[in-house]
Amino acid sequence: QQHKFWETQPVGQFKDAGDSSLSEGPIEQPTPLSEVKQEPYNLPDLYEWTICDIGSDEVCNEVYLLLMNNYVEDDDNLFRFNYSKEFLRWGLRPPGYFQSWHIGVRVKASKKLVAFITGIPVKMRVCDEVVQMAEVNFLCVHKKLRSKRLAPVLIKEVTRRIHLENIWQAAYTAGVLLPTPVATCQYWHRTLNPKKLIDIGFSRLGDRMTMSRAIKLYRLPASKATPGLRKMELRDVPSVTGLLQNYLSRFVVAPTFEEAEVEHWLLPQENVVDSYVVESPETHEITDFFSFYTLPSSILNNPNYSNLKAAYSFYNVSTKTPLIQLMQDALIVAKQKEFDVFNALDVMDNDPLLKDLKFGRGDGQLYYYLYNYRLREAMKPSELGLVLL
Ligand SMILES: COc1cccc(CC(=N)NC(=O)c2cccnc2OC2CCNCC2)c1
Repeated sequence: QQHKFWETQPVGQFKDAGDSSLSEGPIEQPTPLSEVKQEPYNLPDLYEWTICDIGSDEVCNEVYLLLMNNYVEDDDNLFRFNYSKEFLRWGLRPPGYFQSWHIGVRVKASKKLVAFITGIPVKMRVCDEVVQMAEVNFLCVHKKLRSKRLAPVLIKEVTRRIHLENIWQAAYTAGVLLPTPVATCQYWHRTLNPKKLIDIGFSRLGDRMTMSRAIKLYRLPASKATPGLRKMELRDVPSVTGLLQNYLSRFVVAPTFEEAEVEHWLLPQENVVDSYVVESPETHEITDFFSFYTLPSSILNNPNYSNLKAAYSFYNVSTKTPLIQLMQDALIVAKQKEFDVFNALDVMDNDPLLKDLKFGRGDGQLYYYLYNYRLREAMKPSELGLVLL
């Protein structure tokens, strides 16, 4: 009963674990577009499908409020992701996006938005082949409609609309174990504002740690260490694209970024994404960059604070500056911008840095999944070159 739905889907099944006779690659072959179900899946009577135009301030606000009140919480239900409207417009409208993949469910009578799921297109390299995929995200059902089995219908409907665009694979993440992870990643947090994190219960003071000791422990230099470090600009897109393509080619699974995607995903946008490049003072070439996105969380039931300002490590490439120095500068920038915490997954080359930069292990895992694509064995996080929003 536990994975009733996922046992019906073309994903690695737990019962297949270790069966090396199964080939790597697509699990099901594409079906002719004429055979893809042409009409939407049935919803329970009171509800109707809607396409969410994230470009409309009114609709974007409805999506914002649905997620703010009903999206993912941490395991202790202390925090809930609070994606901003400008973040949603950024995250859901990359080059080549399909508005029909921004799917909502409304109550027919009241038109209230009560569920949501999205897809965006991505060219993913898996092993040595580039596969056109979708990244599925923001699956959200209103708290009052849980256990009505709406999530499987939302997943089938976004899958159907992705199939209609002749795309047969997808990538997604979850904090819960489903059949079957292609990577199991650990998340880590670097305290920037110890007093607030302790007050809100995000962090705990260690046994022999006083508040003043904690403040001292997490203190960062006032200024950045790397000469030539500056905000990324449009003129840097070609160099950053070259650095990123080279770097990501090292991983088993990673997105391919053309210049148009680098421009969309990495050009700084206030309160959405920050990117810094290192321009060599001598040669003026771009040798390194780091980036992080802004994803606040609502603090549930705290008398003094309502919002946790969190930065999430995105893509970082170092070719001249030591990665640890580059990431320390990222922490300094985040602190200067008054972030409370800097989060990172142990993907790519992050793991060796985390302890030295005083990250603490988070209390959960983030599982990565592929839809309709089997990997013979799961990746180590260090083999994964993909960060989802
Ligand atoms: C601090 O506020 C939270 C509010 C809701 C959930 C969590 C715990 C959690 N589930 N964290 C992550 O999934 C996470 C931790 C580190 C880096 N990226 C992450 O998730 C990203 C990527 C997947 N989609 C959500 C954002 C924390």
